[in-house]
Amino acid sequence: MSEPRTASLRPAPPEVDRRAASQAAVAARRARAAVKAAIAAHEVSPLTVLDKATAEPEGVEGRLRVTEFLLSVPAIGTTKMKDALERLAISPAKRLGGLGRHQRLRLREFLIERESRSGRQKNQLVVLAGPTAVGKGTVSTYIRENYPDVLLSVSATTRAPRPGEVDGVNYYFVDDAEFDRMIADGELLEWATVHNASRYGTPRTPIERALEAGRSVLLEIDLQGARSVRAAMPEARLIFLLPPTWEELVRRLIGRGTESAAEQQRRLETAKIELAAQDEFDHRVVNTDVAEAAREVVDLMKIRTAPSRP
Ligand SMILES: Nc1ncnc2c1ncn2[C@@H]1O[C@H](COP(=O)(O)OP(=O)(O)OP(=O)(O)O)[C@@H](O)[C@H]1O
Ligand SMILES: Nc1nc2c(ncn2[C@@H]2O[C@H](COP(=O)(O)O)[C@@H](O)[C@H]2O)c(=O)[nH]1
Repeated sequence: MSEPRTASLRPAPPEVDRRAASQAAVAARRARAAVKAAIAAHEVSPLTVLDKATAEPEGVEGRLRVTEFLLSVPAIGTTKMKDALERLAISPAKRLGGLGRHQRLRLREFLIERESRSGRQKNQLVVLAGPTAVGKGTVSTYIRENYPDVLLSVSATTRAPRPGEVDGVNYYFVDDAEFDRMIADGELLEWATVHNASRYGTPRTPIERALEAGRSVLLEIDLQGARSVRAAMPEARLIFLLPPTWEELVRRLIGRGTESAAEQQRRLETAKIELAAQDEFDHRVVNTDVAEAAREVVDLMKIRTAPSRP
């Protein structure tokens, strides 16, 4: 008599488990080798890899040993790698995903310093996006006040000013007719209706002038705007600002107290969509501390290597 067909309910025999585990190990090794080859070929910035490792410690990038990671960076050989790890106080046994916060920041600084030393710095157009209330405005204001070399673009918007906001500093507050005119006259590099409410747009001329004059420019805009800038200027660098946790994001939005409960709800719905799109960005920065996040953003503006495109 034949066996009843319940084989799939039984535990797999050990040799099947072993085979599956060995196939998974081979696939993981190949994926890590591909990442290292991409770094070595300048196809991906080591910083992008470090960012991904931070976001997903158990992902391909997170599983890279810090030694193999550094050795894949062009012009770093065994001696430089060992010196660097000693200077950064990082054990060679560590994987990228297992670095402590301070170790990660030291490694980041090290990579940025190398990149900015490695050649001519290019004027950068950098987009800072992220969910509502993550602190984009706060971090951008900190950059404007502490890094005068960076031009912070001032957007036009049809929304009403909040208490304390100044026309021409925080936004150009315009009515619908004026916004329509700006679109019609091609004055905006990009524009979007945000949170299904008001329209926001980036004036084109100040950006073009600043880039021509050798300054870096920072745009603090929403996800739709970031996508439009990427389509119009593929060389732009896209940074996604993340909250330490979802709960903290909600706390910041409610704590800011500038929106009604209905508007807060609407913004949180958009925030979920925006968070799901973070992989489209070249870099991710977590805004735990404003000064630290601002420094990370400004540091990223100095990097020359073309970011990898997902
Ligand atoms: N690192 C931080 N720690 C604690 N609070 C912060 C931090 N960064 C920003 N905040 C606070 O979070 C609130 C939201 O910040 P902000 O208005 O800058 O966010 P935003 O991303 O520009 O929001 P939106 O997209 O809705 O305009 C503010 O009250 C701000 O003071
Ligand atoms: N696409 C664009 N989005 C912009 C621009 N300026 C700001 N923004 C984004 O709008 C929301 C809401 O801002 P708030 O000041 O009303 O809270 C936020 O995500 C901004 O980043 C722009 O020029 N283009």
